[in-house]
This record gives sequence, structure tokens and C-alpha cells, in this order.
Amino acid sequence: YCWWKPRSPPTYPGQLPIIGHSHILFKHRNDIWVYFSKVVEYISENGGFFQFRVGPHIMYVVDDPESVGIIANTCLDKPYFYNFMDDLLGNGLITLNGEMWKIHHKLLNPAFSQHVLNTYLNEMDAQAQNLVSQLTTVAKKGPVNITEFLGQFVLRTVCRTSLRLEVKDQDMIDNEYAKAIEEIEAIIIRRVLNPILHFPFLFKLTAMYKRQIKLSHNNKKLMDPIIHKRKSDLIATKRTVNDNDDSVPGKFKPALDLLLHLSDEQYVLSDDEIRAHLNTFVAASFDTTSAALQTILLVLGSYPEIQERVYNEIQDIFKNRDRLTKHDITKLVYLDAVIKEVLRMYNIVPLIARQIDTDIVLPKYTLRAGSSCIMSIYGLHRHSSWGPDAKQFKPERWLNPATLPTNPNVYAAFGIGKRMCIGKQYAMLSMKTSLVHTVRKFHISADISTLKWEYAVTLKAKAPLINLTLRS
Ligand code: HEM
Repeated sequence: YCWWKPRSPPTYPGQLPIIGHSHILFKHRNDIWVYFSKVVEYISENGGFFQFRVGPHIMYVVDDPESVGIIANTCLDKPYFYNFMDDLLGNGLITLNGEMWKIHHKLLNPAFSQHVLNTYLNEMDAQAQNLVSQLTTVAKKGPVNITEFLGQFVLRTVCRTSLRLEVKDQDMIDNEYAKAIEEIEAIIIRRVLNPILHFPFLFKLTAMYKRQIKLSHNNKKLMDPIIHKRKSDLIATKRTVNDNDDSVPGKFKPALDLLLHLSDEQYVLSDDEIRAHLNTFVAASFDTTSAALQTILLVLGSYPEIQERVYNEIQDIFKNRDRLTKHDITKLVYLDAVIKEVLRMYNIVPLIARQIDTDIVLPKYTLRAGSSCIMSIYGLHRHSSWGPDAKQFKPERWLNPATLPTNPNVYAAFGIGKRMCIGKQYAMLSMKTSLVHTVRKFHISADISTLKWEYAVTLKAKAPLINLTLRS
């Protein structure tokens, strides 16, 4: 019996009767990243599998690469706590489940194809130059927090590319939207860490709920004029959604045009669904890309020799040219390695989760249907298969593919399996474009080792100060 009985992963220390580990989450609600990082390190050092209990609900935390691959491709649905984002994201791709996710994912995928991305390059380039001009105004004023500049760059880029807004409308999604996203994320994390508030009827009694509703409502409302604007722009220029000449013909259209096309011509999307998808794209790209850019600049500022190597690569490619082409992008091999290594070591999204729908039998353990599984990207990125220097920041490791781990699941900066990030290539392109211009213009200095980190869906440095000096 003992031989064939399904084995469950060991229970993480500290479990109490009835409430399980809830008391620990609550106790660490103000320093949650300090606590989570210790937990995920402990899990890595003790076999890569543990189970937690939040009341009666079982949550597994896993960083074993083989198992993570199986789970991510077998279980496509997100667990109940992803629904805490519903007010913000509606039924967008991040929170959709089941057949609906499959259908919408297939419909929306063409909006992020290489054909469409190629049409964005000039605009990304222009926005990056604009970012650099703005940074120039604060460059001489000592250490500066550039979070808002980066946030504005990302939002304007999304407005001008995926939403196809004209220059005069590029600030329709503004700083207020960005601040609302940050506040809603803080509320979501506070709710996750207070298991009593997992019950919707109790959460609805709180002031946090009212605030979340208000902020989400304001953000959703912002999308309506944008959708109407684009519709009327398309009509005013006597183009139909079908043959808008500066986008790519056929099914490869920027996100908003594709959504309008699917709604107007194929009758497959409702207004609510269009709004939810747009909101998801804007929120997902704003939060992650601006956090990633900020961390990359902090890292470049802390490793001057790596910054100089990036600078030299850029100068060799561009000589005296100002504008980027798609061929330049493929030549930025070292910059690509630096970005990948920053996303490996300083996880922007350190944890993702799936709902376990049916029992999953893994080589060592069986995961029970009805539970959730948290996949530790933080742990995967430090897995022993990265070698003895797994915990060191070494962009060079990406230059020789032969030295990289053979199991691709150990790198999951953009998620894993079928529900991987739809905006990965878009994010890489906009990060490269902005970094090329920033590194060309400024010497960056910072000290990432002294910073504290804040976890609210994404992981960001608190009060990140950077010194920018104009290069001669
Ligand atoms: C550096 C930038 C980015 C990082 C690190 C990042 C990371 C991730 C990760 C880890 C996931 C998986 C989440 C999960 O499994 O629960 C994800 C999913 C997603 N990301 Fe990104 N992302 C980035 C940029 C973007 C951009 C620019 C967009 C714009 C559209 C975007 C849209 C999405 C969407 C819609 C999903 C859900 C995909 C699905 O479930 O089908 N992301 N992203």
C-alpha cells in the first residue's frame, strides 16, 4: 500500500490546525518579499516541492524544472486568487480560463506577430528619443527617480502602437492611470496576504474594495473614448478597419484594430470584451516593462564595465546614425544578453500559478485536483543547472548557448508553457529601443545592492535613484 499510495509533497514548517499557514502570510504582510524570498530559497534547497495550506485550500510551491513544465502545459487555468484582478482586468487574457481563453488567445495572437512589431519600430524609436530628451532635463540635477519617465514612455508607446492613437492623443492614458494600477496592485497583494479577505463577501465590506472598484472603474472608463476615437479616425480617413494602409494587411493588425475588426466584421467580441483585452494589454505592458527597464538601468549603473560594453556595441552598430532599423536590433547581441540576465536575476514576475483540475502524477509526488500550484520562477532562475555561478550576474552566459541549461523551463521570465506572455517580443523590442538611446546619451550610475524590493504582482526596487550624466 505504501508503495503505490500517491505521495504528497512535504508540508512547509509552521502549519497550524484549521488556518494552516495563513497566520504566516498575515504576519509578513509588511515585508512580504523578504519572507517569500526566504521561502523559495528554502524550497530550492530542500527538494523543490512543498505544500502550504491557506485554510482548507492546498497550495503547492514548485521549482523542479521537469515538474513545472508538466504542470504549466497540463493545467491552463489560473487559480481563484487571479480573480482578485477581475475588477481591474475583466475577462482579459491574463484572467480568462477554459475554452474562452483558447479562442481569444488564438484570435489575438496575430496582433503580436513579428509583421506587426516591425511596423512599430519607428514609433518606438521616436518615443525612445523623446524619453532621452526628457531625461536630459533632469540629468544634471543629482540622483533622480526615473520611474515616472519610464512609465510615461511605456504608456505613450502603447498608445501609439497597439492603440494606434495619433500624437495629439498619445497622453489619453496618463499618469493617473499608472498610479491607479499601482494602488490596485497593492490592494490585490494585501488581499492575498489576508486569507479572511479571500472570501468575496468579506472583502466587499472593506474600504479597500470600494477604493479598488473606484480606481478600476476610472481606468475602464478611459478605454471608451479611445475605442470611439480609433473607430472615428478610421472612418474619417475613409479607411475601413480592413484596409488601414499603415498597418499590415490581412489578419495581422495592431491590437485595437484587430479587436475592432473582430467585433465589426466577424461579430465575435462584445464591447466589454474589447475593453477587457485593451485594459489587460495596457496594464500588463505598463507594469512589467517599466519595472524591467528601471531594473536594467539600475544594474547598468551598478556594473560600469558591463555598461561600457553595451555602449561600445551600440556605437559599433550605429556609428553616427540616429534611427534604428530592424537589422540593428538583431545585431545587439550583448544588450540582448544583459536584458535576459537582468530578467533572470532580478525577477520582474517571480511567481506564477495554475489551478490543478485533475490529479497530476509527477515522478516524485501527486498533486491533488482542486488545489493550486505556485511555480517559483525565482527558484527556476537559480536552479543548479545554471551551474555553480547560478546566483551571479553574468550576461556572458547567454553568449554561448552551449553553456546554457539544456532544460528550457529553467528560464521563465515571460512565463512558461502555453500561457506564456503574449507581449514578450513587443516588450523586448521596446526595451532594446529605449536602452539604445539612453545608454548612448548618458553615463548611468547607481547602487543596486543597497535597494530594498517591493512585491506587488511585479517585483520593483523601492525609491530607485539613478545618476545620469551626459556623455561627451
Ligand atoms: C518585461 C516585460 C514583461 C514581462 C516580464 C512579462 C511577464 C509575463 C509573465 C511571467 C506572464 C505569465 C503570467 C502567468 O502565467 O500567470 C505574462 C503573461 C501575459 N503578458 Fe506579459 N510580460 C511583459 C510584457 C508584456 C507586454 C508588453 C504585454 C502586452 C500585451 C504583456 C501581456 C501579457 C498577457 C496578455 C499575458 C497573459 C497571457 C495568457 O495567459 O494568455 N506582457 N507576462
